Amino acid sequence: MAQKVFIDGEAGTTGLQIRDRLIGRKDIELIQIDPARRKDADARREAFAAADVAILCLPDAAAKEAVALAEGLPVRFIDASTAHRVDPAWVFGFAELAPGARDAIAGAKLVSNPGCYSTGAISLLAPLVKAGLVAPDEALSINAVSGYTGGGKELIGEYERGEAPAAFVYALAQKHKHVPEIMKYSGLSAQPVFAPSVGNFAQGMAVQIPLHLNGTRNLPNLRDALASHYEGSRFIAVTDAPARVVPTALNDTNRLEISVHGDAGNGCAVLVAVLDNLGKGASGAAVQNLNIMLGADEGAGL
Ligand SMILES: NC(=O)C1=CN([C@@H]2O[C@H](COP(=O)(O)OP(=O)(O)OC[C@H]3O[C@@H](n4cnc5c(N)ncnc54)[C@H](OP(=O)(O)O)[C@@H]3O)[C@@H](O)[C@H]2O)C=CC1
Ligand SMILES: CC(=O)N[C@@H](CCC(=O)OP(=O)(O)O)C(=O)O
Repeated sequence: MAQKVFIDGEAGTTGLQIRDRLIGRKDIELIQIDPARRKDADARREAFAAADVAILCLPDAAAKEAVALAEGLPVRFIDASTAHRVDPAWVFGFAELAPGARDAIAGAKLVSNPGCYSTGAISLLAPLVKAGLVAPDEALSINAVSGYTGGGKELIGEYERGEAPAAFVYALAQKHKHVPEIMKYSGLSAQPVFAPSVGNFAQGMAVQIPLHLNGTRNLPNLRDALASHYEGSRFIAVTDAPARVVPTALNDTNRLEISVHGDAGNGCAVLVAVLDNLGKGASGAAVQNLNIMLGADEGAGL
């Protein structure tokens, strides 16, 4: 029998992309509510009551409200917002993070989808902290460039109307919403300096972490630690270092590619993760988590 899935916030950027990935699947029946009633509490509670899994593609406050509305119902949640990512009652939906992560997602009632920048940063840092090549209290910095769809409907509107600049750097006050989850799931005790930016392209991103080489780490052992962590992974791979890293290279896929750049002679390196902010950074990851929760093929629809 088909599993019933309700996408709350279906008309938004993330919701629409999830819908596109699920539509036509025979093992899934999408529950929809009248668009005019999409913010109506009664209509949403009815949808939660009918669903096996609800995927929340909403602002944080509305995601919290959704969970409260469904209190007492057996529905399982995947939350694409930031609202529950460091909440210990929720399982962090990053199947490739560590052994056991996939099983935890499979058995969870509450799964929180990682943020897009976080997916890139954690994919680089968590294996290296675990391998002892990055110290938890190391002074790190993370730079990133994202397509403008990461900013949701509002930023998309600015770009589509031609009102936004070709590129901008932002969130330099060091309070970006992804920092707590990056620290928690990478295993960092010191806050990394984070400098994200947006360019005039719709989707895709590159997350970069500059590192100095030292007596413990060199280019081969950084690469080996990452390659061995992701060995056999369906969606994450370590590649050769391209001369130009193109943020849009993995658009419309659920893939993430890591490359290790640098020069042993001058002791400087840069780790890079490329992903689609709307793919592995949001909707693709949500569908991957849904597949794991339903016991379906993990790559179905991806
Ligand atoms: N864009 C991205 O790259 C990523 C986004 N996310 C997260 O996913 C969530 C959704 O983001 P995104 O899709 O970009 O946002 P959008 O602004 O594109 O879409 C949000 C949708 O939620 C609807 N909505 C708002 N409040 C309510 C409510 N109370 N009840 C029901 N529906 C409501 C909105 O309706 P209306 O149109 O009427 O406002 C809109 O359709 C956010 O938490 C975001 O942080 C996560 C990863 C990546
Ligand atoms: C370009 C842009 O504005 N990006 C967003 C993050 C997008 C995102 O994916 O954030 P969540 O996963 O937490 O929803 C920002 O910096 O706030």
